[in-house]
Formats: sequence, C-alpha cells, structure tokens
Amino acid sequence: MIEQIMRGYQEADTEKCVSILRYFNPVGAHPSGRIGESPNSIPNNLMPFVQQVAVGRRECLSVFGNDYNTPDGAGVRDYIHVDDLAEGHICALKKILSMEGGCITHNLGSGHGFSVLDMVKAFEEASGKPIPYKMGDRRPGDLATVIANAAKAKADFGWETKRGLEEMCKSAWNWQSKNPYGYEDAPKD
Ligand SMILES: O=c1ccn([C@@H]2O[C@H](COP(=O)(O)OP(=O)(O)O[C@H]3O[C@H](CO)[C@@H](O)[C@H](O)[C@H]3O)[C@@H](O)[C@H]2O)c(=O)[nH]1
Repeated sequence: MIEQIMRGYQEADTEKCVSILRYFNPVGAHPSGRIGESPNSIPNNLMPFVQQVAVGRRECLSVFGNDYNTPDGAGVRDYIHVDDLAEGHICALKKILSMEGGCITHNLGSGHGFSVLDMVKAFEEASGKPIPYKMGDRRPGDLATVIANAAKAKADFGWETKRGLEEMCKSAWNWQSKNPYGYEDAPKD
C-alpha cells in the first residue's frame, strides 16, 4: 500500500526522485552498544523478545509454530544487520541524487534464511545465556519462509550484506546487556 502511494506521488510529479526500500528482518545494534532497539511493552518481533529472555526480563520464548514446511519446522526469515541496512540507504540516496526523476525499488536482505531455532542457538552462543523456549501455535498471517532476492541492489548499487549472524547476535547482546531496559528506566520495586 505504501509503495503504491510512493509511486503515485512520483507519477504526479515526474521530476521527483523516489527510492522504495523493502526491509527484510533487521536485527543487531550499533557496535558502540549505545544505539539499539527498545520496543514498548511486550516485543512482537523475535529477536527483541529473545534478547529480553537472555537478559532476564522474560522467562521463556514461544516459538510460533513447528510444523511449517521448513528444515526444522519453524519459520524462516532473512535477518539483516541494521548497519548493512543503513548502508543500503546511503547507496539508495546517492543513486536518487544522481537521477532526474523516477522511482526505484530494491529489496534489502541477505538472500539467506534462518529459522527461529537457528536464531535461538546463535543468540545463546553470542550471549552465553540459555534461551528457554516452548513450542506454541502458529501466529495468524505468518508465512513459512520469507527470503530476499537482493540481486537488484547488488547490480544497481554494488550493495550486499557484509555482516553475518554472529555479528548480528553479538552486537544485539552488547546493546541489550549494557541497556537491559533499553532507553527506559529499570522498573522501581
Ligand atoms: O515471539 C515470537 C516472535 C516471532 N516468532 C517467529 O519468528 C519469526 C520472525 O518473526 P518477526 O520478528 O515478528 O518477523 P516477521 O514475522 O518476519 O514480521 C515482519 O514482517 C511482517 C511482514 O512483512 C511485518 O508485518 C512485521 O511487522 C515484521 O516484523 C517468525 O517465524 C515468527 O513466527 C516466534 O516464534 N516467536
């Protein structure tokens, strides 16, 4: 829907330059450990929830479905380090600054998929903390597998992801362990 709005905006004024970037699953944090994800209330997304289990704020992860048609039955996604995502934006901005009108669309992902259980294991290794989990029902609306084809970003910008799963998990743990409550104060009890 937003893509249609962006294209319509550009078509209405053809001198405008528009870049549409399709994020896959951004995770990780800035290497300083000072900038990271700080969701309000209970995280909806997998990795913030896993991080809060590791840091002791939540007891147990629910794995939303283990009967998908995937190698281990859990959902598979294309996780991308936020710094790779940021670099993708810089490439896109440079490109549209050189254009004289038009709309470009690119997928920003790694092209590789990892399951929920792959992510749990990688985060346990990065943090040295156990992540207790239990199998739960599928979440309505979820797909089994979502993986980017990022060939266009590589062809047009020379962009591809540089940071792997270990760096995603280590940087996220660096942030979460230094800031257990994110940008919020610890609850007073
Ligand atoms: O507590 C949790 C949270 C998630 N998952 C699973 O982990 C994977 C990743 O989930 P999540 O981090 O929520 O990402 P997506 O399911 O890929 O959802 C993203 O992509 C959707 C469709 O593009 C958007 O609607 C969402 O806002 C966006 O977060 C999926 O298999 C989920 O079923 C769990 O097992 N337990």
